[in-house]
Amino acid sequence: MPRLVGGLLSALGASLAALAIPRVLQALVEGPLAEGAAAHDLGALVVPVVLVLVLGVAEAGFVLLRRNLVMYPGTRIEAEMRMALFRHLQDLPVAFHDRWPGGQLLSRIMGDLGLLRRWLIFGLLQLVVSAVTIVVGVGILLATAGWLGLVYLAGAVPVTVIAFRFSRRYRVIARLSQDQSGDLATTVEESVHGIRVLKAFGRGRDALESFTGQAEELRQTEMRKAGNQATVTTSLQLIPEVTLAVCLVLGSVLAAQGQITLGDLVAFFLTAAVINGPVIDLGMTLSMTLNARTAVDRFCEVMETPNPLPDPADPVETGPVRGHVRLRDVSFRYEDSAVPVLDHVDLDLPVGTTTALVGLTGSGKSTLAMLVPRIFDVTGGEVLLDGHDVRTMRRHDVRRAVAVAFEDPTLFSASVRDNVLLGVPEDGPDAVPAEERERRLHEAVEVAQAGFVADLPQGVETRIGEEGLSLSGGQRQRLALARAIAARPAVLVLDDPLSALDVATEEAVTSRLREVLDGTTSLVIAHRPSTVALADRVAVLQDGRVTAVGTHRDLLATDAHYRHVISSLEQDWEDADHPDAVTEPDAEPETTAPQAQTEESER
Ligand SMILES: Nc1ncnc2c1ncn2[C@@H]1O[C@H](COP(=O)(O)OP(=O)(O)OP(=O)(O)O)[C@@H](O)[C@H]1O
Repeated sequence: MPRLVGGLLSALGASLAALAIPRVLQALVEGPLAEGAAAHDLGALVVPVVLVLVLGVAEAGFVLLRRNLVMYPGTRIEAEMRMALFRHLQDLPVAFHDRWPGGQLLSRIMGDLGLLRRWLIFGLLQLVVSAVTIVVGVGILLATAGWLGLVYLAGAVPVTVIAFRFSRRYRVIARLSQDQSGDLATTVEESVHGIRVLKAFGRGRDALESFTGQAEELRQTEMRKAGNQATVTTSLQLIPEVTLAVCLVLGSVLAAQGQITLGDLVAFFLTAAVINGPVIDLGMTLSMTLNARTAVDRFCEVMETPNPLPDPADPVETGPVRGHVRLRDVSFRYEDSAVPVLDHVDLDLPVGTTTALVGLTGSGKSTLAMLVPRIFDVTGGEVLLDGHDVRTMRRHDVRRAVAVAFEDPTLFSASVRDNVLLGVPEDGPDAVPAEERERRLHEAVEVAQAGFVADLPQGVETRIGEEGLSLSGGQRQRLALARAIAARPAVLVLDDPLSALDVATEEAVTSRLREVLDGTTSLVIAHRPSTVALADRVAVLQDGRVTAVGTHRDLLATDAHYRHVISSLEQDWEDADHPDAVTEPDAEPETTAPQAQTEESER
């Protein structure tokens, strides 16, 4: 802030120095120049000439100082706003990101904040300097030659009207242009993200055409922007120059009549020339200001979006979480949907058990799974973790206790190590020592059967490309699973994270998981019979409710809907040409009974 104020003062200093020069010249014309010329006394010119030189150097010095002073706060404000926006985006729930296109957020965080920085560094000071130069300058004009000053001032009327109209029009176009930039960024992001699909379906040309259409729209808007700016700049250039010409005629007449001295006339025109600069630049200054204002509006739209999943004011301190999950009378409806996906669901996941969640496609399995780590909040009932409603706990505590691996794994463009250890803090109050991190990394890779990382060029240090696209689907899934394992959660939610693995690897992963995650409560969404057969117990989701919970064998014997779901899973699996599918799911899982496990882990 002091630097910004310093910058403003330097800018004012520069404009006052510029305005002082005509006054010295006036004194020069009226004094030493007139008298000295007569007396051939060149020595009398020294003081005013040196003064003009000093003022000129001071003006340049102030301009330089202004630039240096505002550069730091300008870039700092931009960086801080960018960080605040990113922090807020991280904090906002998934529902927000489902609604907002990525490109719109990208254009806000990059393009808009860049516009704001440029305004802070140039536009803001330009605005202040222009205002001060114009007000002080016009005051000097009025004091120097009253009537002439008023004539010059009359030019302010059309200037104000033009500037006002321009602002109204330009504001709309600036908003349109910034929104269109966001849409364009979204298209680029989607096309790059979906490049494989576009290529596979030969839709590259269509994507290009759609992109070209949008780019053309943006170009048209930019043309309109530039056109408006050119019109206003021309008008703003014309008005003060016409006014100056009128003043020149009037001033010459007044000087001829002896109503005004030559020195006054020189000072008047030199001052008017100083004022003309900011008036002519007004169009550019205004457009820069309006672009920045639109950028701030777009920034605030995101920043002012409240987080509907806030941390409680007085969160419960749970201590180490054991992992008993209970859904009590849970209902859930998506914001933009009329019907609830989950309708009075009751489900108990005792500590240390593995429960497979089974249901027809679209029955709400993934939705239910996302309620446990509070990715969404229930719209009715409650999700309890060790008896505490998750809404009464800090989100950070819930998510430290519950790890999730999704079917569609998201990896980051970082090393295998960083991806796997994402949920293992390196610093902060929960920091895990380096040795332990290393141990977890190797264990997680081994359990997830991700031994392929050893064959990567730099092993676990290999940087995997953007979103891990340099890996196969099954390799990505195994790394995402390793990540969930390395976090050592009390509750592990697996949203069909092994779907891309062959049955043998899935079995190997699952049996190692059991050993390593002894005592961990697992909820596994199952899309194939082999996954179901590996769980302790199965919960059946039907019409938004959990209609049955039991062992695979019991449910096969007693529950008609379960038999229907299992046979459709088998059918899908066979249709997908998986010859090694488990078609006879009658093997009893090689696990202890859920009750026994619960007792074991609770002791
Ligand atoms: N973000 C969302 N906004 C609105 N509706 C959604 C959203 N996500 C899912 N749904 C709807 O909720 C219902 C349940 O979806 P969900 O993904 O939970 O089902 P699922 O049982 O996991 O399905 P599948 O087995 O096919 O993965 C579906 O009708 C789906 O259209």
